[in-house]
Amino acid sequence: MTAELIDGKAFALRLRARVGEGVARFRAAAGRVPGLAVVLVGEDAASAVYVRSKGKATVAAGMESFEHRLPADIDEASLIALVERLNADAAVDGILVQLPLPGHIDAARVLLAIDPDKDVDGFHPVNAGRLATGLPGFVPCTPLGCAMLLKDQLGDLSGKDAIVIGRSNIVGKPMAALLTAESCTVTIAHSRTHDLPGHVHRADIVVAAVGRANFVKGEWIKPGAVVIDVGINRTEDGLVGDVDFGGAAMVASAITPVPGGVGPMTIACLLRNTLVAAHRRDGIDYDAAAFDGIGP
Ligand SMILES: Nc1nc2c(c(=O)[nH]1)N[C@@H](CN(C=O)c1ccc(C(=O)N[C@@H](CCC(=O)O)C(=O)O)cc1)CN2
Ligand SMILES: [Mg+2]
Repeated sequence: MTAELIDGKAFALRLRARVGEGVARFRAAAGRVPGLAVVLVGEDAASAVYVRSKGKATVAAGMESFEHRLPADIDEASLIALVERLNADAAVDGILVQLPLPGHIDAARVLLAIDPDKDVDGFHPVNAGRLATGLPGFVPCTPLGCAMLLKDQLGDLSGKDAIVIGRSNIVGKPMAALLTAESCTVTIAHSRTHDLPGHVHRADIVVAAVGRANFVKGEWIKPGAVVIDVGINRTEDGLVGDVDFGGAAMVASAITPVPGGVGPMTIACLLRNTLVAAHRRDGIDYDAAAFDGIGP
């Protein structure tokens, strides 16, 4: 192994501490604390763990956490009615509906019901459009965290060749938009891409978000590239990423581990977005560049 390990867990802890300091300043200026509402539908075990972690992290940062747990068989209209109540609740700065939702609910319709200015997950199409056009909005937490790690590792990203493997609305597409905004030359690869190894081999930055264990091989990686592994796959060998870590670590200059790489950044960035939402709602100035240097 020659690659440097990118310690997302440590980075996320530092970011969470900075958010906590920002919350204290916000409280002094606004006379209130930011609030985050998290909605969990059903009993999915992993989702329940993530929601509990989000609630704890929110409180640890000095913000107020509102948890709403709904039964798996709740109908879509009732879920949307809850979202609308949260939109109207002055104490709520951020609203998050934990995904995945049960199959009988149309997630896109639920996400559309969230006020874009409280959409701290950045999943509303208005925020996707803002990101695509360089307007202030909310950037989805996982790609935002990846971009922070990349800038910390590389400094200026401009002119770098980047490949994003995966084109989901939650990771791949916003990741590509962020890298484009940082003046990278971006390739978006997916299941129909021809000669994926060839495309990967040209990239200085590889972001893997395909959801397939050990899919990206070490020999595809260009020597010295920085590899960001977004995958979280449960296998009989335990939790592994989308990148064959052992192989890639022999050629990359730096790589995120799974676990302890990108994952912890997701919740830290959620807190960051909630703090930003509170500042915007109260019309209080907030120097994003000084804070984390990423995103609108
Ligand atoms: N509304 C949302 N739903 C989902 C999101 C999201 O950002 N918003 N992302 C994922 C789940 N997720 C947070 O919700 C999340 C996933 C993973 C981690 C994390 O820290 N992973 C650890 C490993 C944890 C483990 O052992 O299972 C790591 O990678 O080190 C945090 C948050 C889908 N749904
Ligand atoms: Mg560093």
